[in-house]
Amino acid sequence: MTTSQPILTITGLRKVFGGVTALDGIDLEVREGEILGLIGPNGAGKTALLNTITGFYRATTGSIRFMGQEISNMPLHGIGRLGIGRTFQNIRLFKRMTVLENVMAANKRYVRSSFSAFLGVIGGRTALDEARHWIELMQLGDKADMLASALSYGDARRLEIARALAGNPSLLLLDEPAAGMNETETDQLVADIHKVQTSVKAIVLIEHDMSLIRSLSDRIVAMDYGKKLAEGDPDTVLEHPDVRRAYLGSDT
Ligand SMILES: Nc1ncnc2c1ncn2[C@@H]1O[C@H](COP(=O)(O)OP(=O)(O)OP(=O)(O)O)[C@@H](O)[C@H]1O
Repeated sequence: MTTSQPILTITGLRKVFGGVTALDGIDLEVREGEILGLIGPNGAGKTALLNTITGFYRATTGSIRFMGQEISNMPLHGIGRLGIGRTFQNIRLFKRMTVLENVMAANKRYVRSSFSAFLGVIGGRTALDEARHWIELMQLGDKADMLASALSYGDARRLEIARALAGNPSLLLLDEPAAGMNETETDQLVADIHKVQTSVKAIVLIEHDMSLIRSLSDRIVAMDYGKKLAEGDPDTVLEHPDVRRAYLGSDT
C-alpha cells in the first residue's frame, strides 16, 4: 500500500469560519487502493475536511490536488464530475422517489445532458443499467421499485452509498456510514464497503465506530482541533497515547 500513488494530496489546508479554525494546516495523502479511516472527537474537523475537499466549503488557504489537478478553487459540481463521490452524515434521499429513481437522479452525467437523458445511454451502457448495477452491488436489487421512505435504516444508508457511486467516482468519501446502525447492519456494511472498494480507486471513511474503522482501514488519520494528531496503521494510531487521550478519553 505504501508504494501506491496518491490520488488526493492535501497540503497546508486551513479553513476558518469567523473565529473558528476548523482545519488548521492539514497535510494528507489518499493513496490508490486504500481505505483511509478518518477519526477524531466531535468537532475535530473531519466533516469540514470532507466539505472542503468536495467544494461545499472553500479552503481559506492550502492546496488540494486530485489526480494531479488542483481542485481547491473549483466549484462543487466540477469536483463531483472529476470523480469524487460522497455520502452525508444525515441521510439525504428523495423520500418520494423509488430506490432506482434515487440512484438515477444522482447520476450527474445522465441528468445534465438532455440528449443522454433522451437516449438514456452513457458510454454504451444505459443509465438504467448503471443504476441497477449500483443498486445490486449494495444489495438493494429486490427493492429497486420501493419508495425510499419505506426502506429500513440500514437500507437507506446503503442507498446513500449507491447514490454516491452513481457518478462512477474514483474517490468515495463516506461520512459516518454506520451511524445509527445496529450490529447486524454494521457487519453487513463492512462487507458492502469491501465490495465497493473494487469499483473505486480509494475510500475515505469517517467513523466513530472503532471496530468498523479497525476492520476496514488500511491506514488511519486521527484529527483533533483541526490538526492531524496521528497517522499510520490502525494499531499504531488507535493505541497512540494522544489519540487515546483525545478521542477515547483514556490514557490506558
Ligand atoms: N459551516 C460552519 N460554520 C461555522 N463553523 C463550522 C462550520 N462547519 C464546521 N464548523 C466548525 O468547525 C469545527 C469542526 O467541525 P466538524 O463538523 O468538521 O467536526 P467533526 O470532526 O466532523 O465532528 P463530528 O464527529 O461531531 O461530526 C467545529 O468547531 C464546528 O463548529
